[in-house]
Amino acid sequence: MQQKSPLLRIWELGETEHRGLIRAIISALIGVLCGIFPYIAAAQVIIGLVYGQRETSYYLMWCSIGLTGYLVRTLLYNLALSMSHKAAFSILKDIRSRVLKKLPKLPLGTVMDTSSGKIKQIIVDQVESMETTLAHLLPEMTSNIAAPVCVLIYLFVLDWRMALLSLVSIPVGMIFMMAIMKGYGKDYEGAVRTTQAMNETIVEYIGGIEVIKAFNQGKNSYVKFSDRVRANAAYYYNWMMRCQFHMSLGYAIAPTTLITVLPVGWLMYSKGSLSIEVFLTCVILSFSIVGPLIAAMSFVDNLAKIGTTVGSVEEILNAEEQQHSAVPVHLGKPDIVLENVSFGYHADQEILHDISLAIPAGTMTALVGPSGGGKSTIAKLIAGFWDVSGGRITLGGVDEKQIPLEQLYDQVAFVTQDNYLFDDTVLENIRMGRLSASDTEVEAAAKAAGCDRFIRGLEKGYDTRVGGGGAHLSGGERQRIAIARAMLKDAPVVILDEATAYIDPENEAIVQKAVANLVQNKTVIVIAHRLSTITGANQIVVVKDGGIEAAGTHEDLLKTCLLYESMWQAHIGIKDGDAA
Ligand SMILES: Nc1ncnc2c1ncn2[C@@H]1O[C@H](COP(=O)(O)OP(=O)(O)OP(=O)(O)O)[C@@H](O)[C@H]1O
Repeated sequence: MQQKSPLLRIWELGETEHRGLIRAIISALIGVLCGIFPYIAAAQVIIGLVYGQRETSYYLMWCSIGLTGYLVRTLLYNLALSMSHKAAFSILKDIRSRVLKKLPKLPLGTVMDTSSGKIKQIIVDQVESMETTLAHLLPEMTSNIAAPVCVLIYLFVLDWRMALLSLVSIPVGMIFMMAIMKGYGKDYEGAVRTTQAMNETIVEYIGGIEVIKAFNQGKNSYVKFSDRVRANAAYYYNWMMRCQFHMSLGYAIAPTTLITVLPVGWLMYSKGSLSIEVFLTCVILSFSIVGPLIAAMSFVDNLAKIGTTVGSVEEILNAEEQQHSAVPVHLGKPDIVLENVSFGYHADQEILHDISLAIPAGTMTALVGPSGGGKSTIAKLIAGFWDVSGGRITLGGVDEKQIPLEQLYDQVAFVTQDNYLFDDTVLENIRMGRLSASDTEVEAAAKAAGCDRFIRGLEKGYDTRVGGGGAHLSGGERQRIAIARAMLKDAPVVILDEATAYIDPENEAIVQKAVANLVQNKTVIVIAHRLSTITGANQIVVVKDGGIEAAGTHEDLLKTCLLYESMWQAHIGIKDGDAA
């Protein structure tokens, strides 16, 4: 299929503001046409002087026409710019919100595989660069091309030889300018890549500042960042140097219409084949061709950039979403069944192989097994973060793919060891569990999660800001806030992935009580390495190498599963070791 032109693609992206943009283009077009009048007026004044015209009214009339043309052109030009800017900013807002709305609909893997530096560059920088294209390129470039075309038609009407003469220098200049365009798309892609690489390093540098300090890697990490900054600067410098030669020649040659129009026109006039009126009018009008054309040329690089910019945005907007029905469904009691489920994060590497498992509603199932076996992957598939590659998962008797993602997310509360907290107050971070919850409900959830006391001890209590990622709180405090958030959500299915990892012994009893409150009457899936916490589970599933090794109660597995038995012995050993 033939790729649509970038200009058409950006036009389609801005569908909400087509009217505004069309009005801006029309206004700019009329403005540029009015801009021709001062040139015609100047020609008429000079002709009047040549012919010894003595009527003041003649000069007044042409001066007024020229001035009015100039004023109307300025007015319309500014009007067009204000309309196109308004439309452009509205389109940028629209594109950004479409990209942000799209991200949660993508499989988590697609988002995680794209660095946050790259996503930021697309949403912030690349989308911002569309502003120039939308606000300036569309109205200004179209009108700056239309105006010289109109002048040329007029020149052809006056004298076709003079019209051709006024064109000679333009194609020569254009050839040099067009040479810049050769490979421009690739060059710009390279520029975007080096900028993204630089962004990625700075985001990584800031995100990993703790590790950098802890392992004294400040110098090394800084070197990586400064290398990329240098590479970025060098790339742009070399690119601009390559363009400079052609650009200078193009700008120098294109406006030299007089080199041909003046001597050859004079020759024709002296030989009597050209009248003085036409000669003078052509000389003056030839000035009005190059200005707009050069202005239009200044947008040529924008035109080349759009392909890459629109491509990056479309890559996100067109990325394959999780395939879920859009129509809410009726769900039965929250039984979860995995039927011959297989899954891989990447097409070429299967992680889970043909897993079948039933998790009855209202029971607790623990997933245990060696690291990397696939426990978290099973939990995330149940929560709907990814779609299975083969087989199916049902919740409440319905295939999860038939459940709209928003409805599915409502059914599951997922508490992991690194629950993200937003740079907002404690109150709002807990309220994320249910946005409609009142302050009293938030506080009740915090009490049930055993974190009310420590929150009240914070400088501003519930109104304390937690910092980016919850940086102002301890790991245990973040964990308890995450439990409170899950409590407020009150979803029928609760998944705890190493949920008690950060809790210190002192608070363990409080948190265990909180977890017990959270999971009451729910379908619970727990991933825990500390086997003593899950001995009472209705079902323990031993996951190894992407398959299920065994399933049963603690007592059953001790008798029937060697792997579980050895894990249990190792766990008891550690506990005894701890005690000693
Ligand atoms: N986002 C991802 N992209 C690619 N591979 C992944 C991703 N997440 C996990 N894996 C791989 O999938 C396999 C199973 O990982 P998973 O986290 O499910 O294991 P786990 O049993 O929960 O391990 P642990 O107990 O150490 O948390 C591992 O080989 C892991 O490297």
